[in-house]
Amino acid sequence: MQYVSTRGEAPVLGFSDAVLAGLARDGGLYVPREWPQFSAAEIRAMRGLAYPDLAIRVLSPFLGDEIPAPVFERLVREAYATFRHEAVCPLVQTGPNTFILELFHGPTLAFKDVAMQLLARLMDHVLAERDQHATIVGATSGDTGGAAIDAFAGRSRTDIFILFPHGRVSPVQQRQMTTSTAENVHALAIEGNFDDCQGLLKDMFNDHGFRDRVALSGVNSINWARIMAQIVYYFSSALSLGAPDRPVSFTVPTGNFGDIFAGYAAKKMGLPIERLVIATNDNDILARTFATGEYRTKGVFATTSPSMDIQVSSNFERLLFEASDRDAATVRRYMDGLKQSGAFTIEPREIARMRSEFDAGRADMDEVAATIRSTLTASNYLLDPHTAAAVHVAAGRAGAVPMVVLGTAHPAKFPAAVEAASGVSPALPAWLGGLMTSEEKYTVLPSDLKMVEDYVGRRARAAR
Ligand SMILES: Cc1ncc(COP(=O)(O)O)c(C=O)c1O
Ligand SMILES: N[C@@H](CCOP(=O)(O)O)C(=O)O
Repeated sequence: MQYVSTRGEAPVLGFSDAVLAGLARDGGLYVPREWPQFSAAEIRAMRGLAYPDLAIRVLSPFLGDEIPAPVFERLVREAYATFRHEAVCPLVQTGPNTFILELFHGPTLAFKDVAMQLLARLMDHVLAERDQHATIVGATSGDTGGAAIDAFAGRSRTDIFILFPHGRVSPVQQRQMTTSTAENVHALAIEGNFDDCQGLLKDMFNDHGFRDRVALSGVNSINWARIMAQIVYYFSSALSLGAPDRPVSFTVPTGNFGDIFAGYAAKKMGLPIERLVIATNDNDILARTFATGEYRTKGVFATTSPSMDIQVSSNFERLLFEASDRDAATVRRYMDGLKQSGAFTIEPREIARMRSEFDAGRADMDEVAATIRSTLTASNYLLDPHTAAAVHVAAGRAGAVPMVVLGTAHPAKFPAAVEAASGVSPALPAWLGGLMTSEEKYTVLPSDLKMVEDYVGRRARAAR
């Protein structure tokens, strides 16, 4: 399998190089040259597989022959052995034809663990094979950072630097990033919002001198392997509900558009998905884009679902590439517009195509709180605020086709918002007991490319 950049001006890469590259050298995002296909019979034959076996079946076509099958199988099994639920991503029924896909049984209680635990092992394997080291820089609105630190802590071939928006993540999220004692972990509180952190990250990738000097690598969903690993749970949940003989719809709490793009990829691979519903919080750029056809950024608003407080939704670029029949020149034009004026208008044919696959809706903070309350009363189920935004948007959309809402975080990551909404204070699982009392270690930096590059460059062991 080969990987091409959405901007068409970066080298075409094999799987291992695409994993190490993160962002393409032309600023674009890698996607597979073609979508692997599964027939209905092949999907039917996946029924009953344990999650790791399903992951091996669904993901192997993306690897080509670069990672030997027995090695990949071992890495997958090790990755999902870190989860504390036998089903890895269990499906829970909350209404007549509505379900929550619980993606938060990994080490940091968020869906990011599903991909990050595998990505860390894949990267480690590729670096060891090549006898190389890498510097990982990641940007987080709260969950990616903790998941990445957990997955990479103590690994000898990588140093990891996580940029998080100072004062804008939940206390649990912050401590998952700042209490690691591993020497290769560096938590950086940036004076800005998530978009500033992600902007710095992309600028570091586009500074080729710096990028090459520190052997820069990325673990945000700009990295194809993150999206790839997330495809599996669309298959696992749809199979439990009767796929390929029964279609399923999904509603996804959306920020950087990675999780829902994995659903789009699953559909392209043959999974019968009826609708993919984008759920945003008050930062509703994607809902507005689907309504108007214009992608226009405005200031980021701090909400009770902080991980979705995003305006520049990275992976939307992958959808623009698809909707334009993979026309990289069109994607470059859109991205130039975004850089120059913070906006671009999507061609009518392309937005029509997107609307044929996706719906979009928003939930404001009052609606999120009301949904946490009403779901607890009606279904005795305690939602986190991100999942609650999606449950609100999904309401009324389930009909004959089952509606699966992606449960992206455990409520105990956001106890203040959950308690204010429901009166119930969700406790952290016992195995995370020491988190809130451990000593924190992090550095505060301004949102300044040079200062962040200096900081990383002086500490990265891969720096030449
Ligand atoms: C809990 C939670 N829900 C939803 C999202 C949004 O997912 P994505 O950025 O893949 O759209 C995030 C952050 O990415 C998150 O941490
Ligand atoms: N919500 C995310 C933002 C970064 O998303 P990613 O999927 O691109 O890593 C977070 O929690 O950090």
